[in-house]
Amino acid sequence: MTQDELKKAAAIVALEYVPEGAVIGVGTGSTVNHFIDGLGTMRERIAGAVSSSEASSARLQALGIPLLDLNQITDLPVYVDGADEIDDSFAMIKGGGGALTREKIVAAVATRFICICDASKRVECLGVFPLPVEVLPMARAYVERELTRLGGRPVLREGFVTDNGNLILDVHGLRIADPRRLETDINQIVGVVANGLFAHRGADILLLATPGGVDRMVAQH
Ligand SMILES: O=C[C@H](O)[C@H](O)[C@H](O)COP(=O)(O)O
Repeated sequence: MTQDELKKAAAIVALEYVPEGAVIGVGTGSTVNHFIDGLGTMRERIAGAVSSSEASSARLQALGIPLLDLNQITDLPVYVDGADEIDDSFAMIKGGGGALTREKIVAAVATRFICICDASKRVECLGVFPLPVEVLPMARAYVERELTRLGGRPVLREGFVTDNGNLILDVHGLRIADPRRLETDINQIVGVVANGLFAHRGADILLLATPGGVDRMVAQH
């Protein structure tokens, strides 16, 4: 199976977790695109979606799925999203597509975070994938210095602007022994909008696609 076929397999299983009549939180990326396509086939059975990016919004709209404003939502039972890395505690690195801030907001509101990915995303220790950090443009150089002080090597994502009009620094060389601590420490840097560590709000359910099938795992927190 190709990696894309594995992503699709995980996404199809996630459709089983979509409650009838509910608003669904939708993430961003190539894995979630398969999930959105699946949602399109059952659009009459959901109330609509809250999206984490302009790209996902466009795909949802093209399939006729109503887009709802997160500020109007009090009950978001499920958020489905991919990950760039996920560890045994279901802490993740996300933001390879630059959508981390809106993803974090929608995930914070949701009752259950369902992570869909192929087995290559499962790691023992987070940090081989460079950690994306969304930064206000005027704070870029200061935040770069502060991230270097934390032991990383920040690299500006050239030519990329987030949906919120900000920049992304991809931080290389971090071996993340304590994801919660690092998530908090980076959030303390003035000018950081959000960082791609999802440790305080990790996944609740992991649907991990392997060539042998999709493993369903529930977090122990
Ligand atoms: O900003 C992008 C998101 O965090 C994605 O969920 C993540 O990068 C995984 O993307 P993909 O499903 O394309 O591997």
